[in-house]
Amino acid sequence: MPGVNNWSPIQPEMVWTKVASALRHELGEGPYNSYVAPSALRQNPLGDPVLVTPTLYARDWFARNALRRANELWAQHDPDHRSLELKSRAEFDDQSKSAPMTPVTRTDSAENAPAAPVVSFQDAVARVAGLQERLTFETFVPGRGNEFAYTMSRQVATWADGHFNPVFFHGPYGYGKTHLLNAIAWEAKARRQDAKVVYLTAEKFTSTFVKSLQDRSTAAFKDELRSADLLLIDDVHFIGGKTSSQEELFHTLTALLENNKRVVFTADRPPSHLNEIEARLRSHLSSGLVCALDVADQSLRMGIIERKLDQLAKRLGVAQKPQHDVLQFLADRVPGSIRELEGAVNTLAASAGARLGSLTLDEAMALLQPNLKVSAERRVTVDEIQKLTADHFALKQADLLSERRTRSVARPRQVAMWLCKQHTTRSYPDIGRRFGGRDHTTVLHAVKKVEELLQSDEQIAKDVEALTRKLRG
Ligand SMILES: Nc1ncnc2c1ncn2[C@@H]1O[C@H](COP(=O)(O)OP(=O)(O)OP(=O)(O)O)[C@@H](O)[C@H]1O
Repeated sequence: MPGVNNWSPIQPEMVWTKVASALRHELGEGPYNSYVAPSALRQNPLGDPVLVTPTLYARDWFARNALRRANELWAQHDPDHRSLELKSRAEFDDQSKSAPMTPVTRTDSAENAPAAPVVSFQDAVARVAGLQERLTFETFVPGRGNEFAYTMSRQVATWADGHFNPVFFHGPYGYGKTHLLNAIAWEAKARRQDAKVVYLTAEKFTSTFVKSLQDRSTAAFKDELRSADLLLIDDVHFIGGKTSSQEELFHTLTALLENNKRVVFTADRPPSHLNEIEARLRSHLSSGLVCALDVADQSLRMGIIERKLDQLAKRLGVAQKPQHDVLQFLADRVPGSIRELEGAVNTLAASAGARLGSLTLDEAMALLQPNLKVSAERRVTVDEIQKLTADHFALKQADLLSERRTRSVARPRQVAMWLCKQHTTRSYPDIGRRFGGRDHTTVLHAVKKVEELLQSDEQIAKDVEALTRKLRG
């Protein structure tokens, strides 16, 4: 067991060097030099690593923008599974007074603010890796189309006995499947802190499994999933056609079911329609409860708009709600799923600002033109972009999701991310998740890089043009 001055053979500094170098690459030089480089790695009384930032401000910035990713990277490189704590220098020094430790060498006199609670992976950001904080039951609006799925989700999250297992949610894209899966994970974890809750997308499952085959670390991969008390796998349709990943998922699922552990899936179709999934796995997927989410009706759309406006009011300080005819227009006329609806509400609030409450219907319609147009165009999916881009560069789709960093793979991956930002309504975190569970900063970096290259690199400009033409059909 590690204690003070008794760190295990893999030194945390070595792990940190790898984590920091990846962060430098993903965050870019500016943010890295401002917030990461001036921080130092120390240890707490238990011998666990602590990242000490010079100021409270830097600590908060890191917690918001890099901690989740640092956590993922740390887990990849640290065989001892230690977790990384985050503290400002003042907090760390306070702790040192009660338990002597190696002092932090850098000094910074600018910090006068009172010490805030310690931010650690365990209690501040994501107790379960990969979860989005805003996707909880509190922010989910139940209504026609999702009522049954919502009730079932709440039940799963209570850990009640005698429940259907596995639970399989399916429905069209953008109608809350990921939201419900996240909400289950948060609630289940809150109710049973000791339980192991694992959430991952099927892309992440596949890419991590393939990597574990390459690294000869499949045993660790199997252990990680089979020791879960609750396993949640998002977008399982993605595993279609991937034979070895399906085989692995089948064994994971049967092992968990035999041990009475809970499993929840989502997909865009019911198991019976997942033609590219092997019959044996399909049959296990449908052996518990199969539950459909449907498109939202007008009153649910209205409920979601109201909820979204309440959130924006708190965040942007926009006090007045739009007039009734504007709300009605949003609910009735914005085409597409809840994702597009949220996008339209955001556009309206951001562009109208304090005038939101006094907008006329005509003004609102004019502001919403881009949303109405984009959604009306042919819908392009991330999956389609990945396949097309991989094809164009003579790669496999799995290469784009893999960890490979050679330029021949990294560049096409960046191009694919850029195309996703242009042609879908997916957010940066969403795109990142669909590229093997990468962080939003990686996507941001890719988008910026491709923008630059479009000005300077003729070949990339040609590739992007050709891909765009193909995407538009
Ligand atoms: N009932 C709801 N209440 C509040 N927000 C919702 C609801 N349904 C969907 N949303 C929001 O709509 C957006 C899209 O939902 P989500 O990502 O869960 O869709 P999905 O069904 O998983 O789609 P995909 O299959 O494309 O991943 C999210 O921002 C989510 O918070």
